[in-house]
Amino acid sequence: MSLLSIQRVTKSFGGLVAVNNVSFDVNSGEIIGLIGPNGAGKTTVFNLITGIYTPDQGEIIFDNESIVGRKPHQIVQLGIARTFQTIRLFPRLTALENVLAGAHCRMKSGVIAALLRLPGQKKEEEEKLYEAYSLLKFVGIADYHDVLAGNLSYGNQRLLEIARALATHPRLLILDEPAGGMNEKETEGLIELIAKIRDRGITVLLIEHDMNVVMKICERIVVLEYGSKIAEGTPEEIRRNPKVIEAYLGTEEDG
Ligand SMILES: Nc1ncnc2c1ncn2[C@@H]1O[C@H](COP(=O)(O)OP(=O)(O)OP(=O)(O)O)[C@@H](O)[C@H]1O
Repeated sequence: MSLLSIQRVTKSFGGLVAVNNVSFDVNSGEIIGLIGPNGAGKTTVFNLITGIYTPDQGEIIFDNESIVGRKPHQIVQLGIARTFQTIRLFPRLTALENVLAGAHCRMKSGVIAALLRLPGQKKEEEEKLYEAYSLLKFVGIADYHDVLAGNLSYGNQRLLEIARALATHPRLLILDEPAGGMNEKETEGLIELIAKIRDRGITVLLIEHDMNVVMKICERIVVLEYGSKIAEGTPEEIRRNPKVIEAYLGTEEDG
């Protein structure tokens, strides 16, 4: 069943068509990869899904509803959370506080209740604290709950970003290069974590340059080149696809 449907989406910046008439579906419960050489349009697709950009043309359907024109915070509330290619944590807040910041959008009590410290508010805060700690444990960094985010290792900052995104209770989690800057051992741990996230019933869409990660974890892969979709299929199909091989070899020769 399609959870997210990208339908003939186009986005240009000036004369540059960053995403050109791209369509693909993300099915409920799957782990799907979006790959392609540098500048292919992958991050722009993520920014279109998460409401940072609005498509010039096309439709984006989440859970049978159009999300085009919604603000990023509304899209989070609908159940789409993301991490960023360049880490965006609050470096002067602790790991736990960063996760609580993610949970905030789900809190029922309003600002007035918070100021007055009403009983309902206190209970909700305690529950959120417990949940935030559980999420740190889930991603494997509970021992660092009171360490400032800016002092965590790069790999642990990436895990913290995932915990913060999970705190918004997403149905779809979008990961932009989660293995970026991770060593081999951390990357292995990340692969296991992504599988565990899916086992919680959360659908995962990821951009990743590390082909080892993509091929190991994704059930399906969509390939972009110069803004257009050039292939879609299982890891095995993608590995053997002549267009994909050419796109990547071309980049290596250029680079
Ligand atoms: N805000 C913007 N203004 C102008 N051009 C942009 C903007 N965002 C992206 N682009 C351009 O759109 C194209 C696609 O960029 P995008 O970041 O989506 O590619 P990508 O596949 O994510 O690349 P990478 O793998 O290097 O992150 C690039 O040529 C980029 O320079």
